[in-house]
Amino acid sequence: MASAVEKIREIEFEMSRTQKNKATSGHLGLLKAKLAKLRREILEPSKSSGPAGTGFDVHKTGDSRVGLVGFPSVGKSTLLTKLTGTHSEVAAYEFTTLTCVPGVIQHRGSKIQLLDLPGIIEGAKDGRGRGRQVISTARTCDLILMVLDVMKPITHKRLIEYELEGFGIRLNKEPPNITFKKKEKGGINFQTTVKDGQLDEDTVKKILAEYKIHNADVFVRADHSDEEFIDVIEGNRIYIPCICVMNKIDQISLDELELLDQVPNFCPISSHHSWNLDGLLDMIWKKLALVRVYTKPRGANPDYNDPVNMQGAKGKCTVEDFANKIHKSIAAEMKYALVWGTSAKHRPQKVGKDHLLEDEDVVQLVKKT
Ligand SMILES: Nc1nc2c(ncn2[C@@H]2O[C@H](COP(=O)(O)OP(=O)(O)OP(=O)(O)O)[C@@H](O)[C@H]2O)c(=O)[nH]1
Ligand SMILES: [K+]
Ligand SMILES: [Mg+2]
Repeated sequence: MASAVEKIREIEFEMSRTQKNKATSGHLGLLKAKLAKLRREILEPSKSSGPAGTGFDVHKTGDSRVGLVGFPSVGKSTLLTKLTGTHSEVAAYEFTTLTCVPGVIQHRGSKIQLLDLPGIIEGAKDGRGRGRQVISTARTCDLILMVLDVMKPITHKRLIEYELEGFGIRLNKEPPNITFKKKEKGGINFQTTVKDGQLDEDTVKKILAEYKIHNADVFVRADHSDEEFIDVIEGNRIYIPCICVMNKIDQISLDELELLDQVPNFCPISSHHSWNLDGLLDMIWKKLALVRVYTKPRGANPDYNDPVNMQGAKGKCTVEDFANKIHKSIAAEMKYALVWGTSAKHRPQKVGKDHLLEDEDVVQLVKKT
């Protein structure tokens, strides 16, 4: 019997021969659903191949975790050493780094854990090299730095994305605005707010049939693709921000550099010469959207040296998140909070636990008596 990898190749071949139009969109959707199921089969642990999908055994420390992902010898270890001072072996040959090496970036009162990882190769997600371990670790990161060598073809960016996508990672994307609910009966109820969008009732039904789902509510609120719908059904997708770090710019011309600098989410640097590392740190900071909150005890000044750092969902942190970060029991004991800073309308503003905090707010929690 053909292995999952062989079946994937066959389906990919069939897709490449199928013209993309309204008449084939249902069939293409079904093929993509088959692909997603096969990929899951590969990733799920099986007795013969040992546990799949486990990353390197490195503890999470600090306020957030950033991972260095890229092909071999693009300069990941050089960058780790420059940004954190932690030594990681650098050499001109490929696969110098064979394990995960953690370092810490101290920036604006926050501790950011940076992970150096072995280089990945094409086919990594299907188990080549240390690929699966690397990508499983990437799944645990709050931000991915995709390191690329500017002298290599830019198509490498797409190749890496493809490897990460195969492991359920979605870069610089929001979760699809689709509600999907399985039911006991009543058939498929398809609704959409989009006129002439990519997803029509026929495609949705074909995809669901491939999953043997015959009763469900599907509500599509934006122009999403069949692949995004499959992501919602599969459910285990992870949405991670990403910066494309274009390394070794000491080898290109100024004109080329100016072009690179204009691409969104690109950050040109030279690890070896420490060029634009401050620019990279700024981008890391923005992408992580960390929220630092200073605690103010009653009748005393806030402690500006020791902020509570929060990595909310896309920088969204509530007073409740803040209380929980100090101690599990505090949120329940809280009556209200006083907030100073950009999120407050008055100085201070009296707020409840759902109030959204912003970076550098000062908070005093007032307990129930
Ligand atoms: N010209 C140039 N060379 C660089 C730069 N950064 C790193 N290198 C060189 O690129 C080679 C590979 O660097 P490493 O840091 O070992 O790369 P890596 O991505 O960690 O490699 P693996 O661990 O093997 O995957 C070394 O010879 C470095 O000196 C740079 O900014 N410019
Ligand atoms: K190397
Ligand atoms: Mg290395």
